[in-house]
Order: sequence, then structure tokens, then C-alpha cells
Amino acid sequence: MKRVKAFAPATVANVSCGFDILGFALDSLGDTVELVAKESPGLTVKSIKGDGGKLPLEEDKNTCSIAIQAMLDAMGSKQGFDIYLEKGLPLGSGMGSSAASAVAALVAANELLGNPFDKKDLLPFAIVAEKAACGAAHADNVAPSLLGGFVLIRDYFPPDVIKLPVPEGLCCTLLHPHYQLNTSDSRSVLRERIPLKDAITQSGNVAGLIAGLFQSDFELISRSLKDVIAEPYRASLLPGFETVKSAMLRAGALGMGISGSGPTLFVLSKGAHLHEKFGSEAKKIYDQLGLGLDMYFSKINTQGGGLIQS
Ligand SMILES: Nc1ncnc2c1ncn2[C@@H]1O[C@H](COP(=O)(O)OP(=O)(O)OP(=O)(O)O)[C@@H](O)[C@H]1O
Ligand SMILES: N[C@@H](CCO)C(=O)O
Repeated sequence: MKRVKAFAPATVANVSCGFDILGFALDSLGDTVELVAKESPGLTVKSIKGDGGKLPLEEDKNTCSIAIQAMLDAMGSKQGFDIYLEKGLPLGSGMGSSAASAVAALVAANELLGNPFDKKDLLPFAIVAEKAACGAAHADNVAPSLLGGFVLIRDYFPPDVIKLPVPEGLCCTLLHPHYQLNTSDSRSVLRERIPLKDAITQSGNVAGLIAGLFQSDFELISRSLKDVIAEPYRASLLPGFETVKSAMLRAGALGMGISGSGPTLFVLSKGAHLHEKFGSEAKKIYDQLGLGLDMYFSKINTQGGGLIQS
């Protein structure tokens, strides 16, 4: 019986100024999917571990099977698979949980089908799954989870994605306060129309961030980590946001923003040495708010989803 296992990493979407068009991948945290090729057609989600029983096993609701089905439809294939999913990410946390499942499933299915697709060409299938999970066909989690590193989504129709360089020493601390926020709820507070002055500010910052990544210019990266489109509206959904942000910047962060649609916050720094300081400062604030906190430290994962050799 043919079987393979694949891993896909957690991701930070938006990266402050890049709403829906920028994201990066994290090390170690992520989802694992094992696929077994069946003799008969049909996708069956056999088991899910690590989700506390919250995720759907139905093949038209789980992002693993939705993504694989989109891929099989594109090929005109009736190949069947049994799917075993291990969630390594908290749900609704803003770390790209639904995306990691879809990407790991696609990488595994592509391998079992004899690699009919280049890795980049799996992206449209992952986007179909993301739309099903959170109502929006955004690619800023699935693209970095698939390709690794920082990824720019220049256009969606069709997807045009560009891998950006990762400056040596750029590190990320994730602060995950213990409450859940769904992407659809976080999107519902956003404005439909953006004033011209905000569009100009945001474009300047996206361009500055990308130039900073190309030039390994940490000062420029820091100046550009500003968001006038989503953060001002989403901050009200995140207890303690402004206090934590001020504390992180005082502690030496290059910048702090909402990871995806939250509630996890990402803190970028030059080097790993500030990680513990960020954690202890944030913990004091969340303790006062009566909220638990998990912290993760990660380099930028430049590989993206891949097979696990067993
Ligand atoms: N394998 C999966 N199949 C179906 N739904 C999933 C799967 N994994 C996660 N989800 C669900 O997808 C929904 C969308 O996730 P949501 O986008 O809110 O959070 P996230 O993926 O952690 O982060 P982000 O804000 O970065 O997208 C959540 O309700 C989550 O429980
Ligand atoms: N760009 C999306 C990411 C969700 O993870 C949003 O901010 O709604």
C-alpha cells in the first residue's frame, strides 16, 4: 500500500502592511498529514489528532480533503485516499492552521500521484480550501506555508507569487493569548473603502518592507512594519493590544503586528537574544488581563511544506 507523510508550517499572514498580499513561514510549528492511496475512489478523513475533537471529518468540510479534491478535479483523476491529520497548531489562533492542513495534504497527494504538479502550481488548490474554511480566498497563509520564506502575492487572478529574500538573523516571537478569533469575524470589522491617503501610506510601507528584505536593512524593515488598513480596526478585538505593542517596541522589537487575523501577535527582531524579554513583558500584561499566554520563538522557515521521510 502506498503511503506518505508531509508537514506544512504555520505562517504569519499580512506582516502588518501587507494585508492579504504578504506572509512568512515559521519553523517547527505546523500540521502533519499522512495519506494512504486507496484501490477505490473517494477521500476519507480517517482521523484527526490534536484538535480536541473540534474539526470536521466530512470530506467536503476538512481543508485536507477539499484541497486534494480540487487537485484531483483539475487532473480528472478518481484516485482515492485515506487521510490522517495531526494538528500541531492551535485553531483560530491566526497562525494559518487551516492553511497548514491543506498544504501538507497537497504535498503528500502530489507525491503519491507521481508529482504531476510543480510545488508552486499546488497553490490554487490550497486557496480553494482556505476559502471553504474561513470564507475568504486569501493566499497569504497558504503561499508561504507551501513555498517557505517571505512570499508576496502580487495578484490573485491568476495567483502570481514571488518569494522574497530572508535577511540573516531575522527572528520571530509569537505571542498567543488564550482566546479564539475567527478570520471571518476579524474581516467583518474592516472597511470596504480605503481613503487615498491610507492607500498611499500602506503602499509606501509595503514597498519599504520589501526593499528592506532585499537589502537586509533592519531599520527600513522596522520603519515599514506599519498598517493603516486592518490593524486600527482589528485592535479593538484584541485585549491589551496597544499596551503589548508599546512594551515590545520599548524592549527592542523591530515591529509588532497581528499575525493574520489574530489573536496571535508576531514580534520581529534582529537575532534571538530578545525573545525571553519579549515573553516576560507580554506575560505581565496578559496576567493583568487574566489571559493565559503561549509563546513560540521561530526563525523564518525557508523550505515550506515538504515530505517527512519515515
Ligand atoms: N484541517 C482543517 N479543516 C477544516 N477546518 C480547519 C482545519 N484546520 C483549521 N480549521 C478551521 O479553519 C477555520 C479558519 O481558521 P482561521 O483562519 O480562523 O484561523 P487560523 O487558520 O488559525 O489563522 P489565520 O487567521 O492565520 O487564517 C477555523 O475555524 C479553524 O478551526
Ligand atoms: N489576510 C488574512 C489572513 C487571515 O489569516 C486576513 O488578515 O484576514
